[in-house]
Amino acid sequence: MIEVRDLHKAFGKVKAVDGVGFRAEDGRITGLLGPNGAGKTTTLRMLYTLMRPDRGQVLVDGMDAGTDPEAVRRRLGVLPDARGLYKRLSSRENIRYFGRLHGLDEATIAARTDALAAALDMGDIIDRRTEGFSQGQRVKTAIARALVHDPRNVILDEPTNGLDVMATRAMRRFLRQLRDEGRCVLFSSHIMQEVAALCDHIVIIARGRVVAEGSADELRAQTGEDNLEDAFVKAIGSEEGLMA
Ligand SMILES: Nc1ncnc2c1ncn2[C@@H]1O[C@H](COP(=O)(O)OP(=O)(O)OP(=O)(O)O)[C@@H](O)[C@H]1O
Repeated sequence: MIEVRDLHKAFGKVKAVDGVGFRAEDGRITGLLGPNGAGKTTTLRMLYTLMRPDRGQVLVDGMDAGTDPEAVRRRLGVLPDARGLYKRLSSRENIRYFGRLHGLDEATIAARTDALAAALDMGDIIDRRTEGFSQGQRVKTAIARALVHDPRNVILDEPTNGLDVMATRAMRRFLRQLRDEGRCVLFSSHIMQEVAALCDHIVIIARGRVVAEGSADELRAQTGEDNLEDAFVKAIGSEEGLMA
């Protein structure tokens, strides 16, 4: 489980994150939805210990990211916004390299790689050098690499960015599988339809703050709108940057 309490982060005069708090439970897909510049990436970066908050607390399975970042990192699998791969290495070698960084033995790495390659349908790319990979092939490799240590909590920054319809559907299936295994899945998106299709719990963020949260039904009830799109627009206060 991931719990965020009163997170703040400013860049000079820009208050990127201005008091964000929410819980992402196990066995649930939680979506962080907000327009461009809302503070989603900055929030996620503080969650996965890439950036220190000015104020506030991040707890992962009860571990405090501020005082015990190593323990937090072990419990997290992260697909960051920058998905750099080692282009001279094959997909399998990229995954293996991360497995070794996590201190896993070779047999465990091999077994996890096979399982992830099957779940993500990577049979045709697993032993190809990643140089020249399509966006979808890169994302699959980056996700498999992020999950090699079998983390309980999975954070993905805009996981379907740049993917075609088939790849997006496959990604959604995969995230549901992670959820059904009891993991905590947290992802960000600026695309309402994406979040509506996938999430059990939606946290709407705008101008660095949480402006509404709940299931799709709860959000409709809270805003008094029948249509989810209208509910989002009402919660955010504008249509800017919301649509695909
Ligand atoms: N390293 C940085 N230096 C200066 N400003 C930053 C930095 N990172 C983020 N910001 C600013 O903080 C605000 C929030 O940015 P962030 O990337 O978290 O938004 P986002 O919700 O992820 O947006 P998008 O959907 O466009 O990726 C923006 O105004 C952005 O310009």
